[in-house]
Amino acid sequence: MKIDKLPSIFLSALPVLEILEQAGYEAYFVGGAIRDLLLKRPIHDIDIATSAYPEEVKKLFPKTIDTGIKHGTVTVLHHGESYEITTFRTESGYQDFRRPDKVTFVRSLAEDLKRRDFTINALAMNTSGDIIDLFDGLSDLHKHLIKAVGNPLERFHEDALRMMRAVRFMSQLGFKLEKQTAIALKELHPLLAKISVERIRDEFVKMGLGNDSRRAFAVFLNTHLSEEVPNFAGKKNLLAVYPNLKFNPDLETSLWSVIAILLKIPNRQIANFMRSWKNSNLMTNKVEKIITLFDVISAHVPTDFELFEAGEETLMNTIDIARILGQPISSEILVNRYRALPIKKAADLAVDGRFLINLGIKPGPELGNLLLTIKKAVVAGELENSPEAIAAFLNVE
Ligand SMILES: Nc1ccn([C@@H]2O[C@H](COP(=O)(O)OP(=O)(O)OP(=O)(O)O)[C@@H](O)[C@H]2O)c(=O)n1
Ligand SMILES: [Mg+2]
Repeated sequence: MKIDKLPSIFLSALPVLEILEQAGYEAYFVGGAIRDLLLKRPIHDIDIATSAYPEEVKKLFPKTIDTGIKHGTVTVLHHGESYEITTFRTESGYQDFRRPDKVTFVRSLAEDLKRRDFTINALAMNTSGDIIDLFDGLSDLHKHLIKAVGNPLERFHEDALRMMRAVRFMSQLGFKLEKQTAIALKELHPLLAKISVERIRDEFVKMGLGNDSRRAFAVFLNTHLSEEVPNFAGKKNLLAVYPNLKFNPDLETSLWSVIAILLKIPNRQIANFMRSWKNSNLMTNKVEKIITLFDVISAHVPTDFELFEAGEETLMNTIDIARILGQPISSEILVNRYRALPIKKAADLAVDGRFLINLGIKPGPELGNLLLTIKKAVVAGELENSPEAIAAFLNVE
């Protein structure tokens, strides 16, 4: 198979491959970029594989960065773009199921491709646009199959994260899992426990935000991969709701909020849960606020002040998770009520602590209480949001 019209992202990288070829080496586009090109999906980065050793690559290009030199990866800067160039390699001895103990550079593309994870990721393309397909990746692309290259047990032993990648690609691409690959996942799921939480989380989020995440999640559960990730062990019955959600989440905040709700994590435990997945403080705070508002909305009609305290982003996110969970809420009414509030966030208040101090009020808890009273009165529309009106209000108090 030959690609006649290469997209511009490949055309700008062509000179890099040509420089390698002119020096007598082989060079190919490899990995996800070829898969996404053939699937007509957006291409985000281009990986190049070459027979040249890292030191040889560095001699050919004036500007390079040693990104992963031990593993054979050099980043080349060319005409303002950067490209990762990796020497053909095989990896032997994966004692810890994560990173190879030893990378052996090889001079043959075939040796390199046969240690890649899935057939659809083991395609290469040369400078003429010819697709090199040594493992029937093209046929699996047509059949919508995620199938390990060669023996799936070996591929997953080499890098257990590949098991998460399998369900992640199912979700992103809407593909099915090939039978032997699925059997290997079921058998080797305990190996996932060896992988760092950060790497698992990144794949989990990609799975959760993929177009087909509910179907991929069902496979994540029934292959028992879910037993190996933070706080999911023994919770299959709760998580089994996920495949039946009304919609797939498309915001990361919604994904985590929905998961925390399905797991029935008490509010005060949300931060621990989020930290166990090594989520950022920002993400943790957002999810805590969403779940707080969700609980409020599920219990009663929120007051204006509760809407004000939640803020616009939290309100929109909460409406989003109610939609995903299929929980009927009067979102339009809530949004209209929020939009009608005299002030939308604390920073909109016309006065601050300093203003009160200047009026002779002593710093301390009293001052905090007074500010809260002012805020409540302004949000309720009982007090105009201006320094003059607030000063007058304080004199009356
Ligand atoms: N655990 C892994 C990770 C990557 N690869 C190989 O390295 C390529 C590039 O890896 P990466 O960029 O992580 O994944 P992509 O397949 O490119 O997917 P994405 O679109 O997420 O970048 C993959 O296509 C695959 O050939 C692999 O064999 N095993
Ligand atoms: Mg990639």
